[in-house]
Amino acid sequence: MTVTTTDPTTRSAAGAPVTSTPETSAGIALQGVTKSFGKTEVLKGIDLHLKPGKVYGLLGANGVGKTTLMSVICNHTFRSSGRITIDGEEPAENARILERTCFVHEDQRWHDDYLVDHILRALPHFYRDWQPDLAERLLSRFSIPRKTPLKKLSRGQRSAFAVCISLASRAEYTFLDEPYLGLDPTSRNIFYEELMREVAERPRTILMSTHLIDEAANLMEEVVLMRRGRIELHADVDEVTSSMTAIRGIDEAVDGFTAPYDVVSSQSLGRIHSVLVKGALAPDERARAEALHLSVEKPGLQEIVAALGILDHAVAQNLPQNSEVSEAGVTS
Ligand SMILES: Nc1ncnc2c1ncn2[C@@H]1O[C@H](COP(=O)(O)OP(=O)(O)OP(=O)(O)O)[C@@H](O)[C@H]1O
Repeated sequence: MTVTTTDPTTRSAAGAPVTSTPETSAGIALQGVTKSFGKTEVLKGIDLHLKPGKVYGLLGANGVGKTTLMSVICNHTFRSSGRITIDGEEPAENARILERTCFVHEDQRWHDDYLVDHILRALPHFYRDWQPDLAERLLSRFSIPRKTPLKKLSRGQRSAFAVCISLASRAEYTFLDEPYLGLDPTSRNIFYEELMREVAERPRTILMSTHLIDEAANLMEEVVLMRRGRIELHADVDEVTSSMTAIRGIDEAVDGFTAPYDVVSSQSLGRIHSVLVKGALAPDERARAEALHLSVEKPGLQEIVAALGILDHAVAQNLPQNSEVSEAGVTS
């Protein structure tokens, strides 16, 4: 884990907080970033801008490059080509920038014999605005024992500890790579609640990958959807969920009604058919659907991402791809 600071202000040479200028608060910008492992190109030319103070969900099927993307931004992995700037500066080997980032991932490495207490004592040296009271409160909420060696913590307790560090660090740029994978539902709710409280009180840029999309959707302001090493879609969450309509009902009625529409995906459970179509329905069309006893809903983010992810698997298996979907979504 790298080091971080505290808040959206910077500090003068004398150490006094100064308000960020537009030049220093430009966020994170990627242009044409690629990353190859051997002959395999995992990131295939990423252009992305993450604005200061926003919470982003980084979504996509397994293996599309989410962890790799976070790693190259944080300079944990060297990129192969392209340009990355954080607040206008190249982050590689730039302590001033890297000090303001925190990258928490599931397989966080610690010395196994360290106790939780040992790490807690070290963290204020790494995180300039480390919040000891917040750390204490989080440890207590997650019931993490302080005198236990890390190797003896359960997977969930380890995840919870990583979450505590990410929140108490107050890093201006925080990257969360599914650190909550091992958390039980109650602990995940605590994490979501604490994250919401933190960003409401002190906005910070958070890029968070997750496969528990609907659970975390309320936290996200914008969604970045990756597909096969590229950014497939980058938009407001509302914009994404408003870009499609879910129509459900008995199979023949749904098929007949949706025939003229751009169908993105369709699924059946017995005779119940659920179809995602592009765009919103006009009021008269909605009335016509209701007259046919069809339900017309705004789909959840997970439903939309799953529809796109299913196609990734279809490609992997050399099955015919629905060309509609590759055009779906709203790119920014
Ligand atoms: N160090 C490495 N050496 C070789 N290949 C790697 C390395 N790290 C990642 N990869 C490959 O890069 C691809 C993307 O991996 P990455 O972990 O970024 O995906 P992901 O989107 O985070 O997946 P998941 O949702 O399963 O966590 C995978 O095919 C993976 O095998």
